[in-house]
Amino acid sequence: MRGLPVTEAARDVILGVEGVSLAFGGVRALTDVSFSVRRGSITAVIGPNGAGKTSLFNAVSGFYRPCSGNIIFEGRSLAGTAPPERARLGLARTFQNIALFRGMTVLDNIKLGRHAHMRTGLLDALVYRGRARREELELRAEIEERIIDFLEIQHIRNAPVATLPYGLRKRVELARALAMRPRLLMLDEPVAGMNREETEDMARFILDVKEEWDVTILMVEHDMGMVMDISDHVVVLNFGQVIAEGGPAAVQADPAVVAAYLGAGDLGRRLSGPEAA
Ligand SMILES: Nc1ncnc2c1ncn2[C@@H]1O[C@H](COP(=O)(O)OP(=O)(O)OP(=O)(O)O)[C@@H](O)[C@H]1O
Repeated sequence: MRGLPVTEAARDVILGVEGVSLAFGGVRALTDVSFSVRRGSITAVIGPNGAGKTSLFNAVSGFYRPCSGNIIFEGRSLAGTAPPERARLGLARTFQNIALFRGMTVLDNIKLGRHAHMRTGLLDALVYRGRARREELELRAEIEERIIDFLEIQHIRNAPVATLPYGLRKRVELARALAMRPRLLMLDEPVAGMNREETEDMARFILDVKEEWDVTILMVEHDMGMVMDISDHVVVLNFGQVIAEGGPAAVQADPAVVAAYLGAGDLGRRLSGPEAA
């Protein structure tokens, strides 16, 4: 394990990505990617299609194993740590394509998120009534009073997920991730496919998660308006490499970033702006 030096700066960093490379056969998805996520920040990873954003998320959450490099969470290396263990350590994520149980209710989906932390597993919970029941009660109070209220989904708590409009399903996914009590929440395209109003609602929830729940956010998102509005720090990937990072204004004005996005449709226009065209 390669620990960070215990300095003020290191304590300020919740996640360190250090020289991470990842390849699929001959395709290099990530090459020597390094950046830090500051505790309490909203950090966005952006980049054109195929830049490596999803690969990076999968490496951090443990679904892909990097060929080299290190991922440090709360000062400890995550090498050899499987995704469920990462979740228990405080790393939760949502997925680009919603990964909820469509036939189950909103509440049951959220309860499954909480199972990452319960001493009794899902099967045990069915057998060991006593301990499971106490945990269930604590769980219910917490979920009902905090997460559901916070995300304004009281009215749909007993609705099967399949009956919900897309924007609400994304919100339920956020609720389930929050139920894991993460310290770092990774959001994979949280507003993809949303209309303007849904996007604004989600942006507000993400800001509130950071501020009221004291959760650090790392997100991949293509909606540049939303990224630039709410991010504290932006990391730009292109062809698997970090080509720029910094505050939203600095990154938007970076010629390497504008060049990477040229020809990338709406994204390119948002970043380069009409005057730059
Ligand atoms: N499972 C895989 N097998 C082979 N190649 C892959 C796999 N996953 C990703 N790649 C390749 O790795 C590179 C990075 O892809 P990745 O999906 O991480 O990019 P991305 O930035 O998330 O793209 P998008 O914005 O389109 O979601 C691409 O060249 C892609 O084709």
